[in-house]
Amino acid sequence: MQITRTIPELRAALAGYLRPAFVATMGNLHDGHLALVRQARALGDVSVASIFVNRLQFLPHEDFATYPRTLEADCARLQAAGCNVLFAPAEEVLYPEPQTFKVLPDPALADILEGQFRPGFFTGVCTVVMKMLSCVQPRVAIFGRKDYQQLLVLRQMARQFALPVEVVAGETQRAGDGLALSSRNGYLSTEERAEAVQLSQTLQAMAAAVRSGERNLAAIETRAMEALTARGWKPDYMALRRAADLQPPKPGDALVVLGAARLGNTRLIDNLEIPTTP
Ligand SMILES: Nc1ncnc2c1ncn2[C@@H]1O[C@H](COP(=O)(O)OP(=O)(O)OP(=O)(O)O)[C@@H](O)[C@H]1O
Ligand SMILES: CC(C)(CO)[C@@H](O)C(=O)[O-]
Ligand code: BAL
Repeated sequence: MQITRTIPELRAALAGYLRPAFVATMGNLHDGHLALVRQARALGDVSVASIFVNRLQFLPHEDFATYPRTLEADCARLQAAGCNVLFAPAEEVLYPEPQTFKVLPDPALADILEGQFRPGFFTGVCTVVMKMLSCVQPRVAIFGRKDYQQLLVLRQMARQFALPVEVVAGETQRAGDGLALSSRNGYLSTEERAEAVQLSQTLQAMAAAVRSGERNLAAIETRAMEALTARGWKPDYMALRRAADLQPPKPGDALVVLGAARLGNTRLIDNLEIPTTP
């Protein structure tokens, strides 16, 4: 694996390839990231991963400063997964001057759910991903379904800007008990880690209620919020939405159930797609 730190080094490493496949990450890599890298290997003639903790997508009170930076271990894991090129720029390389040009996503998609609780988050994500795509110039970019809303926002960005890249979804990788793998799981204490499975279990219960024919979606959402709150969580949202655009669903729409909740100081997100409604 070639490790590149600057845009010219990256471009030189990719010269001659016709179909780079790209995975953007913030590092502290786990098997969810590595599954995306393996997908990239299968989809491209060269696989490229980036590691960059993007200041623009963090609010002032969030964990930008303490986000785990584990470059050495990440390189070993990427190498073992067969990644060909890593782009790991310093902040001065990606943002040599203040990034005053921004990519503003569609508020109908980006100001709800995650965007409501993390204002400006998707502007930060779109801006850095646009810049990464400009640096890497991949033909394929793979984003995880675990960050479902992010996937939809980035797909819309690629489509509306006619970017010459295919956005591909990677399946959510889970621990044995069902907890979605996430870098932030590392913040959990032993007791919190045991409790954390309740997020995916609550999403499962919401999906089961829909599948069993319950039609009062607001009541399902309220029950889920109350159940998590009773166990000591602070949920931001537990929401049943139309899978295509995260708007309130109409009968027959494919659904997705999305949740974000804080357990102690750790904020976790997860979702489950419900392909058809009875
Ligand atoms: N469990 C997972 N399964 C599949 N893809 C994942 C998983 N977790 C993260 N990803 C994807 O990996 C890419 C990089 O995500 P990121 O580096 O933020 O990891 P993360 O584990 O989601 O971190 P955080 O805990 O900070 O949200 C994104 O496309 C994200 O959707
Ligand atoms: C896509 C991304 C790498 C942009 O910083 C980030 O939002 C993430 O890790 O999901
Ligand atoms: N996994 C999405 C990146 C973030 O939470 O900042």
